[in-house]
Amino acid sequence: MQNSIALVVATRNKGKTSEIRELLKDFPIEIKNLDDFGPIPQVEEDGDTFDENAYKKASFTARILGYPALADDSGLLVDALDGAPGVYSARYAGENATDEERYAKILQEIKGKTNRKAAFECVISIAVPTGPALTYEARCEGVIAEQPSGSNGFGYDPIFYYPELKKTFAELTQEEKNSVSHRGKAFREVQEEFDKILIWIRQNMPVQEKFICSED
Ligand SMILES: O=c1nc[nH]c2c1ncn2[C@H]1C[C@H](O)[C@@H](COP(=O)(O)OP(=O)(O)OP(=O)(O)O)O1
Ligand SMILES: [Mg+2]
Repeated sequence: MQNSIALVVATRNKGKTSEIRELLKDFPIEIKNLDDFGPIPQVEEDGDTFDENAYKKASFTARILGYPALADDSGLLVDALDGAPGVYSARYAGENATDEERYAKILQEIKGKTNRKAAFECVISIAVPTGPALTYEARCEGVIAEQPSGSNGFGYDPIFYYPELKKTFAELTQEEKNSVSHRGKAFREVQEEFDKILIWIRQNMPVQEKFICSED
């Protein structure tokens, strides 16, 4: 391959990885997963916002591996729960809970409430090892279903009902979900800027990488 740089997708979530790989399929440099490397310490996602956590994951990974890295921090915000679980979405029923336990907790907590509006939010951070980063974000509105339905996707998808398509996210194919989801929307902007992002990465990579890249 002519380019020796690659972009590492810095997530340990298999569902996200699959969606992101599809959304990045036309990105003009090699895409690597964390699995392509040896064991890497886990970053603590202790920021107060999706922005902070996305940047922490992307910049930490970039620094440790010496490659540009892309991270996604996302979560579910339920109106009747004052925006919870929000940035705590991944830990909402305890560190080792399953997806089922997490969404069961939400269904339990909003039982009887008339306002079932909710939204998914997603922040994407693309960072280089020296620290600078680009940020993209998006939101997708829906309602919390009365009961879980569907087996596609991951996380809270079985309880996130998307009125426009009259289905939960777990009843959509990955392609359908990507066409409307918070992650899909954020990546639409990334896609529009593929060329710009590539130039930015090249300009911001440490000197020896830049040197290796310019083979002409
Ligand atoms: O499209 C989605 N469909 C369903 N659930 C979703 C979605 N997007 C985020 N979510 C939930 C999953 C997790 O409970 C939390 C994200 O937490 P977040 O820290 O960003 O991801 P994670 O810990 O699963 O993987 P990682 O940090 O390695 O990327 O929100
Ligand atoms: Mg996480």
